[in-house]
Amino acid sequence: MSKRPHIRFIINPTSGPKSKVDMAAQIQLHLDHGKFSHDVVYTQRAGHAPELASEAASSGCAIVVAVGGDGTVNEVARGLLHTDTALAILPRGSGNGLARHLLVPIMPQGALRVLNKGHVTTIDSGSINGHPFFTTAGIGFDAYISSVFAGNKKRGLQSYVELVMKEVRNYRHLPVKASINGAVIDTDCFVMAFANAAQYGNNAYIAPEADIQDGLLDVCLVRRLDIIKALNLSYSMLTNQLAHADSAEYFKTTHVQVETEEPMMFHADGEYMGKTSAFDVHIQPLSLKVVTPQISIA
Ligand SMILES: Nc1ncnc2c1ncn2[C@@H]1O[C@H](COP(=O)(O)OP(=O)(O)OP(=O)(O)O)[C@@H](O)[C@H]1O
Repeated sequence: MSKRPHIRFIINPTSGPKSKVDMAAQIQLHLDHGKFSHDVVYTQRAGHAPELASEAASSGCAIVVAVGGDGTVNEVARGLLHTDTALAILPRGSGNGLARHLLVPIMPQGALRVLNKGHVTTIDSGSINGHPFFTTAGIGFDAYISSVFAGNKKRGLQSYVELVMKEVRNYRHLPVKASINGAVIDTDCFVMAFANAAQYGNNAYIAPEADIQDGLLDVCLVRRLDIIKALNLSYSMLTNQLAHADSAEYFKTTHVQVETEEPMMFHADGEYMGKTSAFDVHIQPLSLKVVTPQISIA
């Protein structure tokens, strides 16, 4: 490896819209080659990116760039947790939740400008039943949507919104017992979201007050949903405000345990993880180095 800090780009060729942007060409054009050496690798399958990222970290690579959506970001970040190698993002997904929270530009040229400056900070991550997440995890409706969306041939924001509108009328809350901050809450649960970052992606804010460096998870509990609450919640999410207390409750904590009467679906960073009836959700404070613009990212 040369004396210049090395950057590995991990490109998921299946991510995002089928646009004509050639990411390898963008990297060649806009990366500061005087400052960094680099290599570009492509994922061959789901689950390949953590191996490529952790191999880069072991060989002393300074920065690994996830070129993809939040699924790819999750996989690359998993391979870099608790190492000195920083994650950077070249967003290619439809939601780009972590990139948006970190104020990384969505267009390749802007994201590469941030990378060239190389400003590194450290953020928290979360884990749900041992699966790391960096943006949000959740049980209930959002996990159900991630399970249906995973099998959807159509991607993108419009298909996602159509899916949510169609399914929200059919999905029913389920009883859960949650332990948060020493209190046990027996409640119905339409959705319980665990937020490290403030948004799901696409500027849909599930936890407007989430601070990615405070060592805390922001929990958003929606007990039941009717049309009025759904409208209030959607409006709040799109305007980055807390929902009315009748629609959603918010908690800040380091650890949540949830038991459910029947198995419930869960997701990590929008990827469907399966169904189970016991959940253990933790924050891992300041566990991942990331490249960000040199501005406050709280
Ligand atoms: N070469 C590959 N072939 C098939 N799947 C892959 C490959 N590389 C990565 N994956 C899987 O693709 C999944 C989805 O990737 P990602 O989230 O980046 O794109 P996306 O689904 O298009 O974006 P968004 O979630 O924002 O819509 C990842 O979780 C990863 O497991």
